Amino acid sequence: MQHTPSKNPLTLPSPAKLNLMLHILGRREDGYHELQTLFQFLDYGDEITFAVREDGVICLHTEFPGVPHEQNLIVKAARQLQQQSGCPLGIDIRIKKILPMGGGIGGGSSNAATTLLALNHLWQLNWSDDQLAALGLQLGADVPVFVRGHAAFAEGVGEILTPAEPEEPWYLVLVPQVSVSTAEIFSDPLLTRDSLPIKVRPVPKGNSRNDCEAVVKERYPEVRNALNLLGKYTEAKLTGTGSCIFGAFPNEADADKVLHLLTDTLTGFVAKGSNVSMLHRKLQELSKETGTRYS
Ligand SMILES: C[C@](O)(CO)[C@H](O)COP(=O)(O)OP(=O)(O)OC[C@H]1O[C@@H](n2ccc(N)nc2=O)[C@H](O)[C@@H]1O
Ligand SMILES: Nc1ncnc2c1ncn2[C@@H]1O[C@H](COP(=O)(O)OP(=O)(O)OP(=O)(O)O)[C@@H](O)[C@H]1O
Repeated sequence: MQHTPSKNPLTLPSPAKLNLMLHILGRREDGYHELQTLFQFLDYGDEITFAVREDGVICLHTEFPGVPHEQNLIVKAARQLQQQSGCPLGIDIRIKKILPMGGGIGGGSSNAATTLLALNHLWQLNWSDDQLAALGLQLGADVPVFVRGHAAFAEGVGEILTPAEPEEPWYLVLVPQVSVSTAEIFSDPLLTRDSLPIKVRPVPKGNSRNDCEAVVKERYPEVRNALNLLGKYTEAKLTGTGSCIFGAFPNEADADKVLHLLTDTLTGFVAKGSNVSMLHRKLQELSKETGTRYS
């Protein structure tokens, strides 16, 4: 349905993800790694507010310590979409940032995907999810799964996605106070790069290891410590290339109890796992309310 661009700001969630397992199968000529990983979203994340500008300027109003605006994935996503679509409109962007950076929970990639979906709507571009996911992949390997918004088994460098339906427990996520560079972990000579591909779907139980864990534990004592502490209560795993550690619990109260036992020494949060991202649930709600297609 056609309508004039909204002058009202649009606020959308930008959720975190977990890698429930991550196997590294090999390294490609371009240095990127072939993976098999299972993505699930958390009902926990940032909130981004967008307001259309008529003058074509893309302006991020929130400062990110250590990240110049031109390198921010939000600005990069907006600029790429503006250039590739030829859209004359601009955007004012503000973000309430709660996701840790370099935590392996995909904050930057999620911010980029939320930006692509918001601008596709506000600028009335009518791009398909396939087009947005392809643009997203140029920004980062994890962007496409956030664009599509469904839990998925991922292959290739993370861009070949098959929707998945893992259980949706509550998670306790511990956030060690270190930022891990994904590139640094993938370039470590000691990284396991020869896992055998899993051919059975859905992935059989017993394949939940993360091949990055050994290298990250070796380099970051804070991560090792968090794994040991959470491991006293439940199976504790690394997400992505870290630094965050997570464990599953049958309900919120049990996860909260362990969080409180650990908060003397560590920070963390409790959130529900979700197979449909809260961004896409919000977009579906808006579509129903307004009769306009949001995604
Ligand atoms: C490890 C994961 O977090 C799993 O979800 C992701 O695959 C990483 O995704 P991302 O943060 O979006 O990563 P990118 O920004 O695309 O890549 C950062 C760096 O990680 C390395 N990298 C990333 C993904 C991949 N499949 N192989 C790699 O070797 C590359 O050196 C790259 O320069
Ligand atoms: N909008 C953004 N939010 C967070 N980080 C950003 C953003 N834009 C650029 N970055 C840069 O990207 C780096 C990685 O950020 P991100 O939060 O995505 O890490 P991550 O959770 O480890 O992600 P992944 O699991 O996808 O590797 C940051 O250290 C920062 O320099």
